[in-house]
Amino acid sequence: MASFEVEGGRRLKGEIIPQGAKNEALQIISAVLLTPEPVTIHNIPDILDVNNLIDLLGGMGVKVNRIDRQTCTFQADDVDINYLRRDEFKAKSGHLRGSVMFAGPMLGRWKKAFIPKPGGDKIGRRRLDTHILGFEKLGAEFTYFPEDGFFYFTTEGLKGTYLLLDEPSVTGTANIVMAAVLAEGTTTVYNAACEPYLQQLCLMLNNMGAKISGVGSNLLSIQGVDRLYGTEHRMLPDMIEIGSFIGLAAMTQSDITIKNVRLDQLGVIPDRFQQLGIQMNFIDDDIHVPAQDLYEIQTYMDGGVLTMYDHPWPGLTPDLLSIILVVATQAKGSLLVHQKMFESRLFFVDKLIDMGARIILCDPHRATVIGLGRQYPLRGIKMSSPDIRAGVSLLIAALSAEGKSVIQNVDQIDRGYQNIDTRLNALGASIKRV
Ligand SMILES: CC(=O)N[C@H]1[C@@H](OP(=O)(O)OP(=O)(O)OC[C@H]2O[C@@H](n3ccc(=O)[nH]c3=O)[C@H](O)[C@@H]2O)O[C@H](CO)[C@@H](O)[C@@H]1O
Ligand SMILES: C=C(OP(=O)(O)O)C(=O)O
Repeated sequence: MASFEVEGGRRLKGEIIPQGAKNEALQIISAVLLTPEPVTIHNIPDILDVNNLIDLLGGMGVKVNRIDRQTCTFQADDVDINYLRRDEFKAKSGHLRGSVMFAGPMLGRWKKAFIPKPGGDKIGRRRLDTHILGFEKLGAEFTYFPEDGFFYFTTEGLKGTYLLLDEPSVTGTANIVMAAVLAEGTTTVYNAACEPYLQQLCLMLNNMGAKISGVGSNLLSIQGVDRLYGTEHRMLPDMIEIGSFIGLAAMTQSDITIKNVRLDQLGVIPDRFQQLGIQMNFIDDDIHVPAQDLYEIQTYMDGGVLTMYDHPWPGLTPDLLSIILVVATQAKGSLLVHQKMFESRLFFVDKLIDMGARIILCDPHRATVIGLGRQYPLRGIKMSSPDIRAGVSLLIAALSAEGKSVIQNVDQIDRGYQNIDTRLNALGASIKRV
């Protein structure tokens, strides 16, 4: 497996364009199964998870015409759904989380579906209850095969109903919406996830002929239709990549302009980085982060230590907490990071501690960072990337550190970040893929 050799301590300068959004892509590309007509998607990120999902569709017989690395036309007019029972599918789908979202479209269109044991980041328990309970209420029955963690669903026909989700699961909401668009009658989904990527999914489905209202809220109403049609769709820029670049710029004292960020879709993300003391200039739709010697973490109004925690949208996404944590190590001031959703996402701090960061891991969900305002720069070490976001956080740490670092297992980073080494080297970083 590849590694990155990183020479730290360089200041970066220039412009960078964020890739299309990974987590939107996984929803949107699954939705092409809902119609036999062609669907063209633009701004697809060229990353492992998305390429694996596209390969799985190809394996099912979906016609995949990759016009260029960012644009693809899919046509699901001759699909071999039994491919999903084969060992090849089970093995390949285990590499990513997104493959769970084939189930909703399959149930809607073919009345049967499979959920293999999903992959994705090993960041704690990732239950599928919301998906399964939702399908059940829509009229599906399921069998579970414990030997390979495989769920098999069948239905005589989905029927619209009222669903109060047990939690606003992102992929769970997407799956339920994709099943309900072809169900008979009206489905109401309350406590739905409502992040921009789900809004984009609903927008695309409506453009295909679906009737979804309430988009952007946690109360969706879906009037089932008989069939969906082809469409074209453009993916949003990846908000987690944008946040990663803001953090990278601050941490390495770099002057970076992040282009075309769709500021209107970033929610609280810019505010959270500003609370870390990072200056940003918003110019049209770009974010300019000027080189800053020092950034100082704000306190609460009463002087209390700031806490950053994840929360379903419009709260802060858990996917940015690792990056926020690493950026706080070089700030002046203290921060409590509270990762509420996942219980194994903070363990990577032991590597930051080895690099010289002052962090107290209070428990699996909470870490206190004591930022000493660059008094003690981090030092380069050898480490391994445990998950996508921790991997990028370690890369940011290595880029700011004195000396050389080696990051092993960079497949984890490649799952979510497109050619990150080449793109950062173009700004002046020194990252060698070995
Ligand atoms: C492919 C994809 O889109 N992956 C994203 C998606 O994963 P995914 O859709 O798998 O995540 P879910 O939204 O289902 O929730 C993730 C975990 O958080 C817990 N949970 C969820 C909601 C809640 O209000 N409270 C709570 O504790 C769940 O029990 C679950 O264990 O959403 C996660 C949460 O934003 C992100 O980290 C993942 O990057
Ligand atoms: C946790 C993540 O991804 P996945 O759900 O695909 O594992 C992520 O994108 O940070």
